[in-house]
Amino acid sequence: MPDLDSVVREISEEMAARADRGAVADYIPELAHVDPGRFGLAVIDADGRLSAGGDSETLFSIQSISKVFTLTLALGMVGDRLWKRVGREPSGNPFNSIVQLERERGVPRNPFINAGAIAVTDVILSGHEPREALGEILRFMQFLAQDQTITIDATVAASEKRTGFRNTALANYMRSFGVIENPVDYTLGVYFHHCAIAMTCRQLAAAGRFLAHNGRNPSTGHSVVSPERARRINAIMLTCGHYDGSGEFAYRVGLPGKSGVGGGILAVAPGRASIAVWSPGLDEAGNSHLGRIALERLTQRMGWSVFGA
Ligand SMILES: NC(=O)CC[C@H](N)C(=O)O
Repeated sequence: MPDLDSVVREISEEMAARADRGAVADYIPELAHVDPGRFGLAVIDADGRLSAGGDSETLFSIQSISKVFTLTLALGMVGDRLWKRVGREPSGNPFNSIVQLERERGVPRNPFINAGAIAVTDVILSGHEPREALGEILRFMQFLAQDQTITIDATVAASEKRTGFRNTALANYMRSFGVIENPVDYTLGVYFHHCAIAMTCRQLAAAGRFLAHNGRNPSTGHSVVSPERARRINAIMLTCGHYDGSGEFAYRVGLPGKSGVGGGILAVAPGRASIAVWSPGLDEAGNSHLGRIALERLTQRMGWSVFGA
């Protein structure tokens, strides 16, 4: 088996030098300032060893990657009742699409498109003040990454709130069907803020370790979810984690993964490693362009695709 440190170093060098970098998301004005030349990669293996390259210690906006963690929290709160409020099928549509909601009576296709994640956030919010719900989500991230320094970038959250017209439309539309139960402003406030959590590749790879090891962090011994639940979250990441680019991601990378418009991707190699990559330039589906290519190289060289060598 090739040496992981060398593979990570070589990939990071190749990615830093590439000219094709995709386009930085600009519908959230604050994200438009991020330098598209950045690239970071962090891999934490089953023994807790870190292999990292490039800008793996730079904070970036995790955006939709937070949806993996809000899904985990919501399942912990209401269990399988969650599936009355959100489906688990790929949508085949862009992440911010509204088209299916009318036909499907306001129930979003899956927890990783915006509508689905807003519905999941609404479940977490029920019975709490927005501030408490947000604190719960942030503390969960800090606990998973074993790092109290993780915070929310309030400027990014405010920037998205100012321009979040589509998300506001999605939330109001779902509210009209009773799929959203709390005041739309509250639910969206919590949603925009959890999307604005800032993390490094190293912190994110650490937070994802439970998904790679049957629901348990093998270093701390903390059991986060049952093995079945970890397997199912991974299944949804594989089928829905990259929106209408999910098929292509499975074809090329072959791992459960979740992307965010900040340019990050969290990927899970079951039994082997938790991986976080960041490159801010996106492809047409809104997924990190070089992030995907880097993961494709990594899984090919390490033989880590869940579909075989
Ligand atoms: N794909 C994403 O990362 C989208 C998240 C972003 N906060 C939004 O709601 O538009």
